[in-house]
Amino acid sequence: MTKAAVFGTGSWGTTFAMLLAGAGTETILWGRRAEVVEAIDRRHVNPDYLPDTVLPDTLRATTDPAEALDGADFVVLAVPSQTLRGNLTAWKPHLPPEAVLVSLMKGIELGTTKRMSEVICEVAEVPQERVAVVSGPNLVGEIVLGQPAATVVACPDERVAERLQEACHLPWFRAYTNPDVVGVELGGAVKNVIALAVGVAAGMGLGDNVGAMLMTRGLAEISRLGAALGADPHTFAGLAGMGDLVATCTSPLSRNRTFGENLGKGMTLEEVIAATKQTAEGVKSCESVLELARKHDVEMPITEVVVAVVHDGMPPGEAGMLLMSRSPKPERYGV
Ligand SMILES: NC(=O)C1=CN([C@@H]2O[C@H](COP(=O)(O)OP(=O)(O)OC[C@H]3O[C@@H](n4cnc5c(N)ncnc54)[C@H](O)[C@@H]3O)[C@@H](O)[C@H]2O)C=CC1
Ligand SMILES: O=C(CO)COP(=O)(O)O
Repeated sequence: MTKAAVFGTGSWGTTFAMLLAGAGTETILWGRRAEVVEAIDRRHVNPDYLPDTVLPDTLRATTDPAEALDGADFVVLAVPSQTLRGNLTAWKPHLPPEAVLVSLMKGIELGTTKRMSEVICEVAEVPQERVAVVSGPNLVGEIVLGQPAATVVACPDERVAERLQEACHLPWFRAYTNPDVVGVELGGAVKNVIALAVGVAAGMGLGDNVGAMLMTRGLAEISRLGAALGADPHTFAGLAGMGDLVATCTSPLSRNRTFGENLGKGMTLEEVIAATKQTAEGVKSCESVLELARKHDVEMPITEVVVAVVHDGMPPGEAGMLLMSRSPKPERYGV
C-alpha cells in the first residue's frame, strides 16, 4: 500500500491528507502542536483549522517526524513557504532515500527568490525527478464540503506524477499531470499577489471591470515571468494558471483576497495582520516575486504596487492612479 506523510496540520495540509486517505493511501500527518495532533489522531477533528469537518478514521497524526517519515513513499510539505528551509533541514536525516517530496506550497523564498521545489532539491539534496508540486484552484472551504475540484500534479518524471495522481484522485477530486514544474509553481505563487491587488480594489468599492482588468493583466505578468524562467506558456491557461487565479481573486474564502480587501477598506497593515489567522502567502512572496522579476528584467507593474501598498504604506488610491497612468501600450507589449 502506498504511504504518505503530510507535514503541516494547517488547512491545506489536513485537507490534502484527507484526500490521500480517501483515495486509499495510508496517510499520517505531522504537526508541531501536541494538542492539535492528539485531536486529529484520537478524535478525528482539527479544532484550529477545520473544526466542522470529520476526518477519516484511518488518518493518523504524530509530532515525531521520524515516525511520520518511516516507510513514506510520498513526503508532502504544507508548511508556510518561508519556514520550509528550516523545517526541511531538521527533517532531512529521517527522509526515506527513495521517497518523492511533494510541495503544496504557493510561495517564493525571500532572500533567495527560489521556488519551493528548488528549496526542496537544495535542502534534501534530491534530483528534480523526485520532487512534485500540487497546485490548482483548491480552496479548502469548498473541498472539505466534498464539492468537486481539480488540481495539477507537476513533476518532470511522468511516472512519478502518475503515481501521485493515483494517490490523491477521487471521484470528486480530479488530478491532472503536467511536466512543467516551473509554470505550475509560478502560477500558484504569483496569483496570490494578484489576489491581494483584486482584494484591495474590491475593498475600495471598485467594480468587476477593475477586477477583470487586474486578473487579466495579472495573468500577463505571470506569463511574462514564466517565459523568462522557461515555463510552458500553455500552463498559464490551465488549472494552475488561470484556474487558480480566478478562484483566488474572486472567492471570499481566499485569505490573500481578503487581506487585500481589508487594506482597501482602510484598515492599517497592523490591523489586517492581526485579523488574518491563516497564511496569506502573497504578503511575503510579493517581495520575492518582484525581486525575481527584476533579476530577469521582467516588468510586473501590479506586483510593484502591491509591494508598495503592503510593505511601504502607499495609499491604495495612489497605487491605482499609478497603474492607470502608465503609458499606453499594445496589449501584448513585453510578451
Ligand atoms: N488553504 C488553502 O485553501 C490552500 C493553501 N495552499 C498553500 O498551502 C500552504 C499551506 O497553507 P495552509 O495549510 O492553508 O496554511 P495554514 O495557515 O492553514 O496552516 C499553516 C500550518 O503551518 C504551521 N506552521 C506555521 N508556522 C510554522 C513553522 N514555523 N514551522 C512549522 N509549521 C508551521 C501552522 O501551525 C499550520 O499548521 C501555503 O503555501 C498555501 O498557499 C494551497 C492550496 C490551497
Ligand atoms: O491557493 C488557494 C486556492 O487555490 C488558497 O488561496 P488563499 O491562500 O488566498 O486562501
